[in-house]
Amino acid sequence: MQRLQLEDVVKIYADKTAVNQISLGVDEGEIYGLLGANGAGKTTTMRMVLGLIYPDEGKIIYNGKPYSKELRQIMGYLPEERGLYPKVKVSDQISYLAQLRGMSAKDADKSLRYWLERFEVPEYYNKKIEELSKGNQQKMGFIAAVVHRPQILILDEAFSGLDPVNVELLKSTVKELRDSGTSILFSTHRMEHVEELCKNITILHRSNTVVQGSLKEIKSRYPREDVTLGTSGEVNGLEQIAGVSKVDRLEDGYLIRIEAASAAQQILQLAMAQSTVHRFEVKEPTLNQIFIKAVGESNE
Ligand SMILES: Nc1ncnc2c1ncn2[C@@H]1O[C@H](COP(=O)(O)OP(=O)(O)OP(=O)(O)O)[C@@H](O)[C@H]1O
Repeated sequence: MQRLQLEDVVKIYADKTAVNQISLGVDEGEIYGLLGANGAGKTTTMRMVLGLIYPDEGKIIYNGKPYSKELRQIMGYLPEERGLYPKVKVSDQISYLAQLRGMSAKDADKSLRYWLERFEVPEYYNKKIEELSKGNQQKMGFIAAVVHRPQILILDEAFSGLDPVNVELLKSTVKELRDSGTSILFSTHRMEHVEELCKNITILHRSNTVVQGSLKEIKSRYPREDVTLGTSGEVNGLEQIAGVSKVDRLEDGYLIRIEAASAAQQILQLAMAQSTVHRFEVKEPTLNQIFIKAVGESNE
């Protein structure tokens, strides 16, 4: 049984279909990537999972059961637009939110102190949100989402606005939560984060699912189009090989775009005949390339 399942979920605003028949499932201890261009329907999907808005069609199932108010206690949410009160102290605010989700005052305080230590900012306990920098406010938002140890965690652009050190800190925290069994629905525009964290993904475009599956399987569906060739000297005639569409000279070799898989072997043979080859790789497509292709193709 999956921890979270969406079955043909639809949301319509007046005459606008914001989400059109999305289906997906998230296991215990899994980070699921929900991707899409601006306005694709990610936030609407997340808000439906949280029970903040209701689907017009389809089903959302949590541990095998439909939505009920008690689920608020097992869900955590870091919204894209954040949402902590600027004038309220970190301790008052996060402890209150944790108690709303079923924790005792004592456990809420203990958990908050743990997370502030974990993020190396115990001194923020008595600070008001408005006194913190934007990135640090975001860390407090993250703590507010996880303070009650939710089973299902919804992260909308969790790493935006953070410096590289804090991105690493939050990323390692997200991995730890996954490893301790949390199911995470994760939305971002940063494809390298998805490559690092997510096993399965859905790419939405204009409310519809355009790509779905495991990252590994999706990558195998798309052709390998980039060849990197490291050589000790010049290689002539690469452009003339059938199936080669672009050749870029690099410091120590070439980056070659191919349209036919057969071109790769011919590139290697030509290079070996003219020079010493110290690197040859037919690269699998990046998620960035797949995203641009999928969204571009469905635009057409
Ligand atoms: N309350 C609303 N009333 C009317 N339309 C809405 C409402 N909320 C969202 N929409 C529309 O639904 C579509 C999906 O919006 P949504 O916020 O889910 O996109 P998103 O994928 O999260 O985008 P972004 O990456 O920009 O955050 C958009 O066309 C948006 O204009």
